[in-house]
Amino acid sequence: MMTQLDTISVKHLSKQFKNQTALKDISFNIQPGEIFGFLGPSGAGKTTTIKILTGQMHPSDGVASVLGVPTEKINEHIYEQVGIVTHNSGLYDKLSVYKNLEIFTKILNVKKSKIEEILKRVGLFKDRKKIAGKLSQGMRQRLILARAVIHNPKVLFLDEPTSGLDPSTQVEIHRLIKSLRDNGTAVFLTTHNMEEAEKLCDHLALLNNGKIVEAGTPREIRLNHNKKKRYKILLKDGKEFILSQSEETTQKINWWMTDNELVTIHSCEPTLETVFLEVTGRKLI
Ligand SMILES: Nc1ncnc2c1ncn2[C@@H]1O[C@H](COP(=O)(O)OP(=O)(O)OP(=O)(O)O)[C@@H](O)[C@H]1O
Repeated sequence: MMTQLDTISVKHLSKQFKNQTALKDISFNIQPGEIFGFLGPSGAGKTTTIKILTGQMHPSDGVASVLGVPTEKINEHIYEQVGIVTHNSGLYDKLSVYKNLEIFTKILNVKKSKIEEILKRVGLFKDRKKIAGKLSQGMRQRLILARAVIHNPKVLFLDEPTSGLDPSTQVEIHRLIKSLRDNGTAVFLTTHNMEEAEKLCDHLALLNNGKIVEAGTPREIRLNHNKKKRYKILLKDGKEFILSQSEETTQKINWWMTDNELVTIHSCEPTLETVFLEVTGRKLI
C-alpha cells in the first residue's frame, strides 16, 4: 500500500543555545493540503523552528525533513518548491510591484504570465506600477505573499502573515492561504491571533517554553479543555465576562440575580485563548 509522504516531518527536535533551551523534543507532521498552526507566546521557539525547517539553522538533537529532504541537506534548490514569508522578508523598495515579482520569476524559472495572475489574486493588479517602497502595510504584505507563492510552492512557511493588518486585508490573505491549501500546498503558519488560528488551521500545536503542550484540531483542543463549566455573563452596567464553575461563581450569580443586575447568562465552551491561558499561564502577546 502507498503511504502519503509527510510534507514536513519533525521528530524529537531540540535546539539548545548556549544557556537557553529554545526547543525541547518537539514532534509533528504536516500533510499536503493542510494548514498547520504553530502558536505560542513570544520566545516560545516558533522562529527557531522555522529557521531549522528552512535550513538556516541546525538542530541540537532530533531530525526533521521537508519534502523528504533532511533539513541538514537543504540547499537553495528547495526554494523552487518552498515559499517563505517572515518578518525580514524584504522587497526591492525602489522597484515597482511588477518588477519585484518579475525578478522572482527569473530566479525561480516561472512563466511571466504568472505575474499578472498572482497580482489579480492578491488584488494588486491595478497597483502594479506603484513603487514598492510607497505601498501601504497591507499592500506590502500582499506583495510579499504574492512573491512567496508565485511558483506554486508545495510548502509555504508563514511567520505571522497578518499581524498588524486591517480586518479586510486579513480576510483577503486568509482566502489566498485557503486556496493554496485547496490546491495541495502544505502551510506552516505561526500566529498570535487565536481567531485566525481557529478559522484557518486544520491542525494546531501550542508551544510553550520550547515544548508542545497541546496539539490537535482547534475543536479537539477546545473540547479537551471543556471539563469545567464556564458561564458567560452580561451585567446591567455593560460588563461582560466569563467565570468558571465554583462556589464563588454561584454566590456571585445569586447576588446579581437578587439585585436584578444580571442581563444574560450562558454556559460556554472555552475559546482557544482561554485554553492557551490555562496551559501556559500567559497571554499570547
Ligand atoms: N541565536 C540565538 N542565540 C541565543 N538564543 C536564541 C537565539 N535565537 C533565539 N534564541 C532564544 O530562543 C528562544 C526562542 O526564540 P524564538 O525566536 O524561536 O521565539 P518565538 O516563539 O519566535 O518568539 P516571537 O513570537 O517573539 O518571535 C528565546 O528565548 C530566544 O531568546
